[in-house]
Amino acid sequence: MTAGPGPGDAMFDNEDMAADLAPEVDIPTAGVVDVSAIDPALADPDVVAEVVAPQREIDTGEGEVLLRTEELSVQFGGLVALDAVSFEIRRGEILGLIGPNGAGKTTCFNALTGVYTPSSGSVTFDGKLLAKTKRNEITRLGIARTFQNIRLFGEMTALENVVVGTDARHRTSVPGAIFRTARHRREERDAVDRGMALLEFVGIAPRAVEKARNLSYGDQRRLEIARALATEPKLLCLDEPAAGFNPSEKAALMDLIRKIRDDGFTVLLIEHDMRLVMGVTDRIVVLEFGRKIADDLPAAIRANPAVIAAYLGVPDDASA
Ligand SMILES: Nc1ncnc2c1ncn2[C@@H]1O[C@H](COP(=O)(O)OP(=O)(O)OP(=O)(O)O)[C@@H](O)[C@H]1O
Repeated sequence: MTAGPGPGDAMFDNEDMAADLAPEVDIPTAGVVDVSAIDPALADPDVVAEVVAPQREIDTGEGEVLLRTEELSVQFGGLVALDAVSFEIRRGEILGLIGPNGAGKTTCFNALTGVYTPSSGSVTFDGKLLAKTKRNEITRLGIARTFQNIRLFGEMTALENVVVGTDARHRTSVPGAIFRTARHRREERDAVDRGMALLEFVGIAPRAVEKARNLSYGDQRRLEIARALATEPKLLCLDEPAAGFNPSEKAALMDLIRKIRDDGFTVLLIEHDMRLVMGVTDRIVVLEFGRKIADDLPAAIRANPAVIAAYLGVPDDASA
């Protein structure tokens, strides 16, 4: 849906966010994370990139199909918001998902991330069929996302927001956390180090101990990306990350998205800004009225008459 977010529109929807994360995780409040022992090696960008790079095993090989939708449909009452859409995301690519307002992009994201249950069709991710998989389970399986409207824990610091994301990958048991076993303490320390590395990676490390709600709009967007990366996603879904950005912020965001891909992540990007989409994606899928109308390289998409017609509102036959 069109949200048109801009500076000051940040939404701090803790309950909803918590639903996306491991429910048993005890979410720390501002000031709980000790930042006194931050590794000075994180000043080195190569070290940062290495710490941030996903460590988890992925069954899908580089360049192979990581996610596949087959005839995926989502219906709201009589409205078919997504109509038998099939596409693939290959491991290591940046795939753009574009289309005019109301085309079904966010609905598609929501179907991939378990927010909506598809009315028909299937999603296969890293070799597994995601049938009625719950949101937090999908996060654990390796799909992370950001939202059109920023969702952060506003009262927590930037670092804590990221550490919460890292917690989703923790392996210690609840008793382990209560009795602060050596393993738990080590995981906690690793989470803080990794959290700092992520903040450095997205360019907001100096804001680490500020409450999320006090960060600038652009920094909140970067923090959302850092938190999504903290779960070590196999697939990172960005929903209009440049909304409300000025041209120089957009250029910096393009650099960040490329850096994320170069660090070993796969990215699915919904974005309205054509310059950004054309400049950063490897391939683009275009939706119109819930249907896929094109799936091609950026240069071919730019010249595709059906895509041009969809954006300009010209009937297909008139543009031929
Ligand atoms: N929860 C919902 N209930 C009913 N209709 C919905 C719901 N979510 C989306 N829709 C409808 O589904 C269609 C697709 O909406 P969607 O938000 O997926 O489009 P979009 O391509 O993301 O648009 P935008 O670029 O404006 O964000 C629209 O007609 C929208 O009104």
